[in-house]
Formats: sequence, C-alpha cells, structure tokens
Amino acid sequence: MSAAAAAEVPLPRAGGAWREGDPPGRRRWYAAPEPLALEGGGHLPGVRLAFETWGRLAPDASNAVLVLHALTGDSHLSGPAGPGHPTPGWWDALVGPGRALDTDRWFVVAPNVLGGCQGSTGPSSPRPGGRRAWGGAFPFLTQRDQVAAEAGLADALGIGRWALVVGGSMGGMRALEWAVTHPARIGALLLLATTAAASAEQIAWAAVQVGAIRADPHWQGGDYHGTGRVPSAGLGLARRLAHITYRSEPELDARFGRLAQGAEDPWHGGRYQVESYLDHHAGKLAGRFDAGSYVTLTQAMNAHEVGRGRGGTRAALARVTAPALVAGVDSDRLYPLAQQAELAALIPHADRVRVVESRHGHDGFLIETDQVAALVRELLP
Ligand SMILES: CC(=O)SCCNC(=O)CCNC(=O)[C@H](O)C(C)(C)COP(=O)(O)OP(=O)(O)OC[C@H]1O[C@@H](n2cnc3c(N)ncnc32)[C@H](O)[C@@H]1OP(=O)(O)O
Ligand SMILES: N[C@@H](CCO)C(=O)O
Repeated sequence: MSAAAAAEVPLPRAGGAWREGDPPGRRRWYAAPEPLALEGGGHLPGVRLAFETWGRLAPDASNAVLVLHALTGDSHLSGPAGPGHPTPGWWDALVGPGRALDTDRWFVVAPNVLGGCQGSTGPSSPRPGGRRAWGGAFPFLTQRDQVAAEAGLADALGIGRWALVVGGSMGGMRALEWAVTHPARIGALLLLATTAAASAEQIAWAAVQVGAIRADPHWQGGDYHGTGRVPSAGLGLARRLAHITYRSEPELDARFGRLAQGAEDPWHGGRYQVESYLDHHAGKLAGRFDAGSYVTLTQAMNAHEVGRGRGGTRAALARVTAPALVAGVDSDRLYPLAQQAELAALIPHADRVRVVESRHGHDGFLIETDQVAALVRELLP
C-alpha cells in the first residue's frame, strides 16, 4: 500500500483485526494516490472507487473474492436497502454465512465500477480543481482502465491474489481483463453471460441507447449536472430498449401477451402491459442512475476486445492460468451462448461451457442464483 493512499483513506489491512464492530456492507472509498494512465491516452486524476466488503480478510490475505457488477449494478452486493443503498443487494442470495460466498470463510469485495455513479468517480463527480462535475469532459474509459483502478484497490487492501474473481455481463468483461492482465493474481475465474469482445449486434443495440440519451435536449453535450435539467427521458428510452434485450421473447409473451395495462385501452392512447412494464423499469433506472455514466460505461463495453494489442483473442486468452468456469444463459439473446462457448474453448484451464437454464434471458445470471451458487461452489469447494 502506498503511503499516499493510506493517508487519504483509512483502509483495512490484512490480519483480520480491523473493522471490529463495523457492519458488513458498509460503503467505503479507495482514493488512488496517482492519476490513472488511460488506455486511450491521458490521465484521470482524483480516482475514487466505492466498495463494500463482507467477511474478514485472513492474516495471509488468501481468502479474498472479487465480485464485479454489471452495467447498472453497484457495490451493494448483499444486504437490505437502506441509507446509501436505494435497493437491496443484487446477489444477496449468494453472500452470507453458509451461502456459496460463505462470509465465515471468504472475504468478499465488491467495488463500484470506475465511470459509474454509485460512489465511484464518473461523469457526475466533481472535476478536480473545479466546482463543476466532469460532465461531457469525462474521458473515454475502457475495461482495462477500470481494472487498473480495481488493481489499485486490491493493492491498497493488501490483496495480492484473489481466490476467485467473478463477474457477469459487463462485470464478466472486467473479470476476464483481470485474468488476462494479472494472471498470477487470480486463483479461480467465473465468467457469466459475457464475451471475449463486444459483437456488432451488441455495439448496435448500445449505439441506439447512447443515441437516445444524446437526442434528449437536456443532455447538453453531457454538461447537464447542476443545471436542474436531466436527460431522464433519453435514459428511460435507453433502458426500455436495453431491458427488452435483457429478457427473452417467450418470457415477455408468457408474462404479458397482448394484455392491456389495467383499464387502459391501447387503441385509445392506453398502454399494453408490456409497455407499462418497460415504463416502470425506465422510471426506476432514471431515478437511480446518471445518464453520463450510462454513456461512459456503454462505450467502455463497446470497446471491450480482450485480444486488442495482444495478438488476438486466442493469444490473449492463452494467458489465463486460473481454473475457470464460463457459463451462459440458454435464453440470452444479447450475449448468446456461442460467445461463452468460445471463451470456454480458448481459456486453457476452463471446463466445458456451462448452461444456466432460465426463461429470463440475459438477466438470468442475476435471477438464477441457485444455479450461479452451484458454479461458485465448484470453484470454492
Ligand atoms: C432489485 C434491484 O434493482 S438491484 C439494484 C442494483 N441493480 C442492479 O444490480 C441491476 C441489475 N438488476 C436488474 O437489472 C433488474 O432489477 C433485475 C434483473 C434484478 C430484475 O429482475 P426481476 O426480479 O425478474 O424483475 P422484473 O423484471 O420482473 O420486474 C419486476 C418489477 O416490474 C414491475 N412490473 C411488473 N409488471 C408490471 C406492469 N405491467 N407494469 C408496471 N410494472 C410492472 C413489478 O411491480 C416489479 O417492480 P419493482 O421491481 O419496483 O418491485
Ligand atoms: N440488468 C442488468 C443487465 C446488464 O447486464 C443491469 O442492469 O446491470
């Protein structure tokens, strides 16, 4: 740990004596001691990552598990909603005594991604040296930049090697980058519903979402923070479109079919149930997420290509030394199983691709916690 980091933010140390009496899941911050050198050029000063932990770090720091969230997730992996946590933990069923990530045994760390808006530095954060938010001046980030920031957090926590790194979707992209960039720091790897590189179709869906946000007159080139006008209509449209891709056609049909929402009449300005459902998800996201972060993170996902500058996908994946499991969701139309099959085939110590059975599509990796727990238990017996 650098002296500068230690001086800025009180951080836990290996040894297990720290944080007696602190409730698990309390959000903390890591402040990077130096500006972060970015893959696309330039530096990002003042990097902070919000993170939460559960369990206790062993004296030799050998029991740490890193969990990396997806696009609109956060550091609140486990625990109830409360102050600072508008929603309950998004993988609560996996974390706790006796659960797959058994907190009597494992020290679980969940950071909020760099570029996000749930405590980590992102477009809505104050720009160092000024009083305004970064807004549209926030730099372009890649998954590698985000992992570089997370590596700084690991260093500061005294964690040289993770017993397991696990992530789904965008979190899976970062888990993969961890395993390729820092193979010696990974004891085991679990990749869920993710890919070696964003595909043309994934970029296409994402581009329409970014376009919807930028078309909102309140976007103002990303410089809307503090103006009282927020591009929530654009963000809501982006979420509606994204949410369709996160679920499966049979699920939507079985749940909503052609039914009208309550007493509404779709022939006379009313909505179908499925429209109301999308409106609900749009409103929820607009209430908890920053549009600038949505754009930054979406662009970083589009840039994801593990083979870039490493001689291609095959050569990059050959760097992974950890035993790995790669799983996809059978009904996922956004990250189809072929992408996970490719990863499983090319990662040297990966088992055959595993299939999470779910009618829920891509979101199955968040919903089918029993099946995900079984995969975690294979890697952390
Ligand atoms: C719970 C969280 O939001 S976790 C917070 C952090 N967020 C993340 O980590 C992002 C990942 N999470 C997500 O993307 C989603 O929230 C998921 C995947 C967890 C949701 O999955 P599911 O549990 O299957 O929820 P589902 O898509 O069925 O939506 C349920 C909601 O739709 C609402 N809904 C269902 N039908 C309709 C309808 N016809 N009209 C309006 N609303 C409807 C329900 O009332 C429910 O509302 P609530 O979530 O406010 O209680
Ligand atoms: N529903 C997930 C999907 C992204 O993988 C999220 O909002 O993060």
